[in-house]
Formats: sequence, C-alpha cells, structure tokens
Amino acid sequence: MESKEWSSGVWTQLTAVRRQSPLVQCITNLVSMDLVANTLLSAGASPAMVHSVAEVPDFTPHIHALCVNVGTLTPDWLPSMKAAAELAAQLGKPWVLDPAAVSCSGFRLKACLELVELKPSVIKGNGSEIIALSGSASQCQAKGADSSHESTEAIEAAKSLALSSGAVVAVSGAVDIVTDGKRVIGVHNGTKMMQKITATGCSLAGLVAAFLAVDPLQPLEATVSAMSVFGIAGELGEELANGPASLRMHLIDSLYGLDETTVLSRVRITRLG
Ligand SMILES: Nc1ncnc2c1ncn2[C@@H]1O[C@H](COP(=O)(O)OP(=O)(O)OP(=O)(O)O)[C@@H](O)[C@H]1O
Ligand SMILES: Cc1ncsc1CCO
Ligand SMILES: [Mg+2]
Repeated sequence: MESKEWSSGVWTQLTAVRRQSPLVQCITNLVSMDLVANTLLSAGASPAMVHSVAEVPDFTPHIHALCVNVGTLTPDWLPSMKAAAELAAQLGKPWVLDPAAVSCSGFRLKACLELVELKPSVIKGNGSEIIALSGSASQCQAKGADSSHESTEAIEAAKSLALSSGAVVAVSGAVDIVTDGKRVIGVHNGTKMMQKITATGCSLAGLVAAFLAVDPLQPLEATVSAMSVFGIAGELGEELANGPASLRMHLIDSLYGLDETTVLSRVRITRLG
C-alpha cells in the first residue's frame, strides 16, 4: 500500500478528529504542555492537562484518550500517570506512552518499564528512546531529550518492543516509523527544522492519542495518520517561517487550516517491511 491508498484514510481520520473533538487527558512534561495543548486544539481535539492523582477517578472515565509523557518526571508524578493509565486501559480507552528522555536515569527507565506493563495502545519515542526502552542499548547511556540515533536505526528495537508489549510502536525522526511488530510503515512527511522546536515529539504523541480516540480499533493506521498530518503541517509551516520560533506558530496555523486537497497531495507513506 502506497501514499495514494493511505491518503484518503488520513483525511477521513483528521475529519473525524475535527468532528468528534475527542477529550484527550495529557499528563505531559512541563516543557511541552503549551505546545501539546495548542497542537490538539488546532487539530480539532480537546486537550485537558489534568495531572493530579486525586482527580483521576472523577476525570479519567470521561476522556476519549490519554497521553502520558515522562519528560520531566519526578516521584510525585508517577502515581497519577499509573493510576490514569491503569484506569484508561481498564475502561478500554486508548492511551499513548511517550518515554521522553528515558535513558537519562535508572529511575526513569524503571518508571517507563512499569508504564509499559499497563498496556499502552501506542508507545511513541525518538530513535534513542525506543532503543533504550526495548533493552537494545548495550548499556544505560545518559541521554537527554534529543535523539542520537536515526529513526531507521531503531526499526528492529521497535518491532521487538511492539511484540513484547502488545503496543504499536512509533519512532519519530526524519522518517517516522510505525510498527505493530509485523508491518513496518514509514511516514516521510515533516521537516528537519521541527527538531529545533522543543516538544514537537511530545505534541505528536498527543496528536496520536486524539487520532486513536476516533479510530481505536486501528491503532497502527491512526498513528500513521497523526504522524503524516503533523509532518505536513510542519512542511507547510516551514514555507512561511524564518526559523524555529516562527515555524512553531506556522505549524499550528497550518495544522488548523489543512484542507482535503493539501492532505491528499502531500501524504507520503510507504511500507518498509
Ligand atoms: N530530520 C528530519 N526530517 C524531517 N522531519 C523531521 C526530522 N526530524 C524530526 N522531524 C519531524 O519532527 C517530528 C518530531 O520528531 P522528533 O524526533 O524531533 O521528536 P522528539 O525527539 O521526540 O522531540 P521532543 O522530545 O522535543 O518532543 C517528527 O515526527 C517529524 O515529523
Ligand atoms: C527539553 C526537555 N527536557 C525534558 S522533556 C523536554 C522536552 C522535549 O522532550
Ligand atoms: Mg520526545
């Protein structure tokens, strides 16, 4: 299946997000909150940055999807992430794990491995994060939030993590990789300058949650669509931008304004395996 066959599905899912406006609970890092929320709003979804463990029993039953991101994890935050993830999974609501900067400490790696046990629908990381989380790194390396691997270097790690966890695994980068352990899909949208805006990957994880909310039975397709849409918004944004700060603004505007003709002509998705 090539871009042409994927593109109508991408448009259908974006339209469903706009129509249904799914409520997406985000327990995300402090750096990313603003961009994640604005990305979700411009895509048509409804973000809610509800973090407290005290609020999970009341709030989480009403959401349509959850996004958990450990980018600025402290021991105080972990119980609410676990409680929300556990409840979401119990209620059959899709949830996304972003293991941001997972290899920067043993504490964070252990927390992420415990979260993986709570059955995320999708795990979305960059190349280094997926390699570390899958246990493929030869040793625990102190890495920050940026990837030191190409996404394509993480294909085997992503497949193995997908098979061991039951989640769809997405690796962001120059080519976004999405796999359920059997199929491997490459999304070739996006632009290099997106790496120069912090939290684009976190925002993508939030967007994946919104797409899962409207098509929970097709997590691989929903993830591929979200990645393509976000990448296209970045490409259009870059045409209007002077640098990362204005790209941030134009990316949001472009996502908001995406129309059918643009989506159908810009989607670049291929099967890699
Ligand atoms: N070299 C590149 N060429 C084209 N697009 C890219 C490139 N690098 C990143 N992107 C785009 O940026 C998006 C975010 O990917 P990235 O790998 O930078 O996330 P991340 O490292 O998790 O970011 P963060 O941790 O800051 O949130 C990708 O899905 C892709 O669309
Ligand atoms: C810069 C940074 N540090 C921890 S999380 C984060 C945002 C990108 O993941
Ligand atoms: Mg990231």
